[in-house]
Amino acid sequence: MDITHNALYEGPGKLSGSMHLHGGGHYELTVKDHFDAAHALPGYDGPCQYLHGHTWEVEVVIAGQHLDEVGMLYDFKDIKRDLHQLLENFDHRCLNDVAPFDEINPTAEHLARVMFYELEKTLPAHISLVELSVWESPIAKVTYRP
Ligand SMILES: Nc1nc2c(c(=O)[nH]1)N=C([C@H](O)[C@H](O)COP(=O)(O)OP(=O)(O)OP(=O)(O)O)CN2
Repeated sequence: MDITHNALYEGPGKLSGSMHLHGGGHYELTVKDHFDAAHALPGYDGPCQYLHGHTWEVEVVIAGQHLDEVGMLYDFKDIKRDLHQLLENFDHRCLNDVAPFDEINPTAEHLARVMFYELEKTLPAHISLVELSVWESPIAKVTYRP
């Protein structure tokens, strides 16, 4: 990028303009956590119908437009805490025993959607939850986005 062609550039050390304060865009923050849990997928034609375990990685993207007086959209510390508290409900459990997965199969898809709406409840009104991804293994993930 050639910043000398940027309308904001007024010479060395002289970047200026309201875009530096507002910009008009939005910010996305991403955090990740994990939990260990077993599950079985009744009805699945393969070994996953039997009880087995995964280290599940969960990645969330939140977004918003307005920064606080410190210059943050939302403190990483807060979204990490909220995600961690959510995942504690599932950690070292058999997912098939944890509601609502006692009634629906604990596939990565169902997990991603259920977790999305649970996490969304913890966010303030000016922050939106964009997507939540569940990695069942380092090479397989599902992303839920409303
Ligand atoms: N779309 C989905 N596909 C599968 C899900 C799922 O939740 N959503 N789940 C499974 C099973 O949980 C299975 O444990 C994972 O299967 P797989 O990806 O095949 O993982 P493996 O480690 O057993 O695979 P390798 O063959 O060792 O690579 C299946 N599919």
